[in-house]
Amino acid sequence: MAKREDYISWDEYFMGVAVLSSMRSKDPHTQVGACIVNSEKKIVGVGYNGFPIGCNDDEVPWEREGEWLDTKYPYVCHAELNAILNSISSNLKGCTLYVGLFPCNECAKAIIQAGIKEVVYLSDKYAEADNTKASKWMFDQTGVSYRKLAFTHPSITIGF
Ligand SMILES: Nc1nc(=O)n([C@H]2C[C@H](O)[C@@H](COP(=O)(O)O)O2)cc1CO
Ligand SMILES: [Zn+2]
Repeated sequence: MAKREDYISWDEYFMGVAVLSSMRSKDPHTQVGACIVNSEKKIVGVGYNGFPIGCNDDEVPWEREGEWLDTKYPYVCHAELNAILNSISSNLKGCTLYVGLFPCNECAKAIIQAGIKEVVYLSDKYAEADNTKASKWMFDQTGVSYRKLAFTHPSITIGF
């Protein structure tokens, strides 16, 4: 019997883990997941966007607009940073980060300093934002490559 042919690719698998992680996010507007993979194709960290451990996510604001302190932005920890901080390895040199949304400038700094060498993303919906432009400038300067996910399976269904 021949082997199955419609199995998902490594890229689809790791992005699938990132997307599944995003389903843990409480953010009502944008859910982001991230998955860090080492050169042996082993997952070494996952994360999603949420408030820091100990902050009650029933009390914190999920607003996008208004006084800065009354919005989610000062408090929310991005998926990429959580994946780095949650990592089972302190050495992320040469790793690839899969993420649903192109990293912001703050996460880009953490990605670079951690030694991550490649970013694979799904959406670049904030491409025109200055913080995304700053990320790309830093990635270009430091040799971190980035590419949009190429896939042959447009959806993966998980059933229980
Ligand atoms: N790369 C990213 N990773 C993330 O985890 N986020 C998070 C921060 C917020 O919780 C949410 C963006 O909220 P909004 O501005 O689309 O309502 O996604 C945002 C970006 C975009 O730079
Ligand atoms: Zn970020």
